[in-house]
Amino acid sequence: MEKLVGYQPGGHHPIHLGDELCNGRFRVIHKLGYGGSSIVWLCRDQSQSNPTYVAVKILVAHLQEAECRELRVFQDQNLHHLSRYFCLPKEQFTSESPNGTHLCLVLPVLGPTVNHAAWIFNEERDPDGIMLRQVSRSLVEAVASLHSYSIYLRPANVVLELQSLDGLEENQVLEKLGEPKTRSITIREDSNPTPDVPHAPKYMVQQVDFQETTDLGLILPRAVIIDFGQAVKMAVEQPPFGIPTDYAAPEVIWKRSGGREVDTWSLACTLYEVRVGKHLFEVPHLVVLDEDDYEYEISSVIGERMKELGDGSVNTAAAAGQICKRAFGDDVTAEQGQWAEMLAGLLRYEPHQRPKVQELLKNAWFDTP
Ligand SMILES: Nc1ncnc2c1ncn2[C@@H]1O[C@H](COP(=O)(O)OP(=O)(O)OP(=O)(O)O)[C@@H](O)[C@H]1O
Repeated sequence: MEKLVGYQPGGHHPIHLGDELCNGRFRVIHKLGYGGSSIVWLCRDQSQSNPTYVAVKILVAHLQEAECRELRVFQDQNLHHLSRYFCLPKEQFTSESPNGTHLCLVLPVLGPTVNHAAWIFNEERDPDGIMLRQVSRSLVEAVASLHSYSIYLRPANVVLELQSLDGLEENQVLEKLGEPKTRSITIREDSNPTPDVPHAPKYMVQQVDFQETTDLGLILPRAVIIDFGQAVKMAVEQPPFGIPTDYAAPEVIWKRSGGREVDTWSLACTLYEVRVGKHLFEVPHLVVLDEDDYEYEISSVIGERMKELGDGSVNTAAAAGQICKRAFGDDVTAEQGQWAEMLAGLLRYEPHQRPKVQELLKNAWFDTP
């Protein structure tokens, strides 16, 4: 659950199940997730006579429209024809709470984060790995299409598509997703602000746990990128380097710089996560990052930078072997080796040695039956 401390002036909007937003149009029925700057709620759109559901992302009050990157990048670009790959706001409105005025984005309802793909499309459901390959391909296509519009993305936050819930009665939706579980919060009598002006809700709601869904068929093998926190238009904006360390390319950590090749590195990390359900790199990171820890972690997979070959590359066969070991242990199939080699080809110290994302779609692994 989100941290309670986030409920204070400028912070999260206190919300309870059954609350109505946007002049009664949206009624909250479950929670879908939360991030550092928002909470995402599953809502019924009461303006439609047929049961219709949307995700409403309610931003913290201190974030104003001008700072909302997903709105800026995509309004400028008019890229709505790419919505199959990206979670784009359909509408927006504002909502008042004791914590301020909150920008709310109305989004399509999506499924679990991509690190769940490996157990959802497990060997029993997907013996030939076709669905995992479909998820991976859609992720590569998404990044490639953004690059063709000169937008950097840093793919770190990706979810799986969900079959539409529209048409289902609310009880059927909750049967499939699980009833919301809540945890009550006690506001002390002597609290400041007083309990009469609560900055926190009376209870917090646990987000949908897709591991408990009764209908795995709801979750589709297609990746949708939801995190535009790092999306920037090339040549117009300086790239922000708030990318999570586990997905950050060496030039981001060591030089605080980087171009589109930074996405290629992040993409390799996310493709690993799709298949294995875990981060490829797990760099210890408490308050401040120790660059030695970063170097140790990446070199334990892709080899030391000092051991680069004459042309500046590293030994990708050895790197592929290490990726396989992390992912599957010692017993590895030819197909797994091919997949690891593809990833190793993306994880190069030198940005110019990473292939273009568009080229990656030609990799034979995507065609493996
Ligand atoms: N359209 C959606 N449908 C279903 N779940 C969603 C949707 N959008 C976001 N989520 C869920 O909510 C979580 C938080 O969303 P998101 O990452 O967009 O929030 P954020 O506040 O912008 O994150 P941060 O600022 O920490 O990067 C996601 O990890 C995902 O689980």
